Amino acid sequence: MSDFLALAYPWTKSLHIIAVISWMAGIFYLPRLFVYHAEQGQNAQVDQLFRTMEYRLLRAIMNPAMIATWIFGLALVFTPGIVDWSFVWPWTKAAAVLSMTCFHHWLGKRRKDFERGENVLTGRRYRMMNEVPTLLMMIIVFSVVVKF
Ligand code: HEM
Repeated sequence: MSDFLALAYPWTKSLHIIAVISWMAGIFYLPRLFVYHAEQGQNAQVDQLFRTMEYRLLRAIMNPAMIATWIFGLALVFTPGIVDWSFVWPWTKAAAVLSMTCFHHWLGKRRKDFERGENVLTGRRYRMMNEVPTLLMMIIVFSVVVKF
């Protein structure tokens, strides 16, 4: 198994990065949809359009992309010689990736609030929450590239 993972390493890493790009695209866009939904969603037709867009973005893109990121990311963790847990970077990356996953689930819960017509957060609040994945992404990229 370790031989196979070592051989597949460039492919696994490429697939990991492709999945990450798709996941991040959704994780940055969904809170923006929530901003406009919270501010313009009083009109029934507009409300329905946002619900459909949010549902499709989460189900068709973000959920599969997050699962693929985890699968290929864990395959990289088990590839021999890639992660040395005596360094700091694997720990900062793990903490940021777990936080990103929690943020994803928080977005899923807010989508259900909109679905039920029970959203209580303002557009300004969603704008502020949009900074969370930006910060986490910076921690992750510095961790995997600088490898401190
Ligand atoms: C979901 C769980 C994740 C796990 C288990 C994981 C694990 C890993 C591992 C072990 C590597 C290999 C590092 C190397 O080759 O030296 C890697 C590479 C990488 N990861 Fe992740 N990762 C995850 C999520 C993410 C996320 C969310 C992002 C971006 C926001 C990300 C961005 C990257 C990038 C850009 C690389 C390539 C770095 C390089 O050039 O070597 N990863 N990941």
